[in-house]
Amino acid sequence: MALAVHFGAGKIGRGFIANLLHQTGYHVVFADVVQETIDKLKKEQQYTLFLIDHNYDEQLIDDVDAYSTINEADKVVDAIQEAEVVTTSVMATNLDKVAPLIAKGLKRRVGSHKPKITVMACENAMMGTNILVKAMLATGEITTDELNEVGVYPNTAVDRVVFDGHHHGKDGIEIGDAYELAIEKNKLADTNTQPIKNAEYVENLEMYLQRKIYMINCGHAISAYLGQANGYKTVQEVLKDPQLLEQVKTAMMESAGALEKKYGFEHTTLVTYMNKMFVKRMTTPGLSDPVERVGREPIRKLAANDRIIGPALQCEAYKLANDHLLHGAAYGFHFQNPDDQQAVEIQTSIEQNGIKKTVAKYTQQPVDSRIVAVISDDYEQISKG
Ligand SMILES: NC(=O)C1=CN([C@@H]2O[C@H](COP(=O)(O)OP(=O)(O)OC[C@H]3O[C@@H](n4cnc5c(N)ncnc54)[C@H](O)[C@@H]3O)[C@@H](O)[C@H]2O)C=CC1
Ligand SMILES: O=P(O)(O)OC[C@H]1O[C@](O)(CO)[C@@H](O)[C@@H]1O
Repeated sequence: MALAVHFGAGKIGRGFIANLLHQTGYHVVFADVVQETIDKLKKEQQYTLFLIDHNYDEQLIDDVDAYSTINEADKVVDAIQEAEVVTTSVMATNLDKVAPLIAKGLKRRVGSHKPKITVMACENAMMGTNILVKAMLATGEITTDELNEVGVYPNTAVDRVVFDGHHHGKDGIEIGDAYELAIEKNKLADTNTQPIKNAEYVENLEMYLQRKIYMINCGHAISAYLGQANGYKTVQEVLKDPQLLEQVKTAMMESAGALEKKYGFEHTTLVTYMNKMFVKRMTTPGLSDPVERVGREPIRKLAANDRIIGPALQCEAYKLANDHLLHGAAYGFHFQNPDDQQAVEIQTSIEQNGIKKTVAKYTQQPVDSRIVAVISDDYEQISKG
């Protein structure tokens, strides 16, 4: 049976990517750092999904195995040597940590004349697989020529509602019906084949990736940042507040304006996309998603090409309004969570260097730029209450 190795047996790993790999017919081997997760998957060789849109009915995913990337690194490398597909869902910030093992596994294939392996980062990141490839090259383990000899590296866009859940006396992952896994078609070894079934193979991934990250993730992050400052605990509470919902939707439509200009999306298509894939999905009865989780890692989320500043810069380039995006960013600089290293780092930077230098540093914009001035002034206004 064909083999797939998936790094990150978390919510997206088990709830989405491995689920599709399993549907495609692969024996899925997870690689993760958490021993408890590994032990459970290894022992049971299966796991449970709960279908949110069908009264949390159970779905069993069998024929899986798991290895620890810490204690069983050799087994992970062996598996990559034999696999047809390697995927990751470990958070973009951890791609440099999984790169050495993936590079080792790929190196073993050099000269073997095996069919090319498909390697894909399935993360919330702009061109995540490119980030992984860069990280593999930085290890010095493998060269560009060797990478190209043994594999192909399509980028992806990943979207599905997934939560940890406990139903019918079991732990598992809750999943929504609606999903999007868009894969860069022109990077496949053979554009007539589909390494993962039930995914969408697209010519211009950037267009879909930006629509997803600059609208859905953008609205989600801004909901979290506005919500925390307004005393809400979950994104669902935030989206029930008509004033905040309007602010979030306006920010999303600012992003949409730039996407329409850049890629020619129809305005009505993007309005429907926002209402169906964001408002309706995120307010599904029963969902309760803490603002701390949704706003997690604000340094990543406030970076120049990510979900808030990315579209704000595109609006700037097209001379379109971006006030609500920048307002969301200002709230991002207020985001507090003592357990989130990145939130702590931003607050420390504000204390030590002031808001303007902090905004310039994390948005990667010149300190005298309009964007930095607007966010910083807005931040100060918010602080005054
Ligand atoms: N949760 C969601 O609704 C969505 C998440 N995403 C993206 O999917 C990715 C995964 O997110 P989640 O599944 O929510 O996170 P998660 O925290 O549930 O899962 C991440 C998994 O990666 C593992 N991991 C971390 N570092 C590792 C390493 N060095 N080696 C091996 N395993 C490692 C963790 O132990 C964990 O099991 C992220 O990039 C996220 O932005 C994308 C769309 C939706
Ligand atoms: O996973 P990230 O990039 O930290 O972003 C937070 C959230 O964004 C979404 O992918 C979609 O809005 C969530 O489901 C996800 O957990």
